[in-house]
Amino acid sequence: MREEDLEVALKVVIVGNGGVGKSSMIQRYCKGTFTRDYKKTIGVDFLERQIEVDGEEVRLMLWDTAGQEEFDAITKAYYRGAQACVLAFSTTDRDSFEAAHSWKLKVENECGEIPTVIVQNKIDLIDQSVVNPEEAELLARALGCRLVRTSVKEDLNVSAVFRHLAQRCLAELRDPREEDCAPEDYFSVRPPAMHHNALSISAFSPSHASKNHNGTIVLQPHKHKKKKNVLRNACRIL
Ligand SMILES: Nc1nc2c(ncn2[C@@H]2O[C@H](COP(=O)(O)OP(=O)(O)OP(=O)(O)O)[C@@H](O)[C@H]2O)c(=O)[nH]1
Repeated sequence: MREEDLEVALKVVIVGNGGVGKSSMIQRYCKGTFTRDYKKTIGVDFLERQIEVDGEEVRLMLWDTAGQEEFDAITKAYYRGAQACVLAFSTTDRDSFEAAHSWKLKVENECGEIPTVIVQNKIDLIDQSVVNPEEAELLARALGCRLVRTSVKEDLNVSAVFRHLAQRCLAELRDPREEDCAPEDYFSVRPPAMHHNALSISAFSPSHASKNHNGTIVLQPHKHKKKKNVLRNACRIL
């Protein structure tokens, strides 16, 4: 297989307290469905979706992790090798908002700093909100992440979360020094660190290849080619 035939696959972990809407979010994004039933996730679950970002095919592998602490030992093993993270809390659950810091640390311990979006879900229940808008913005600023307010129920902003992460990761692959400086991005975002010892191959032509200090092979994009699937760094879970 030639390098120009490769395609990007990104592993994304979804974390946050139980009941904030993590499973609902990936069901909505990957299957277009929503249910009012609450079935707590036992351990981890997995769904995927392919999207096109800036002319590149990107396969998003979404790992839904259990929010309950009793599953921490299991779920953290699945964080390994993740290249991006969705950290969710609920508009109607104060504890989930206050736990955001510790979720960020748990992921950081396994993955280093990876592109992360803070999601305030259930924004359709804003009249029952227990988190004021300034607090949420301060949290995102403190964690160095973008804040996106979503309603999985109403299908509001869900796609934007994953598209933003895919764009961040692609930008990193093209230029590892590149920071997220989109004009609409209000919050500063620190450059992500790749998983230690992980060799990542991006979906680009071999004409301008370079190897960065993380061992990542970074190649320039090659347009107009049909690409085949390659899992970037995604099957390294133990
Ligand atoms: N009103 C409203 N309810 C939502 C929304 N998203 C999810 N829910 C509901 O919230 C409940 C919990 O959703 P889940 O997706 O199971 O939550 P989870 O974070 O995966 O929970 P764990 O598996 O325990 O970690 C379900 O009853 C959903 O229907 C939303 O945007 N608005």
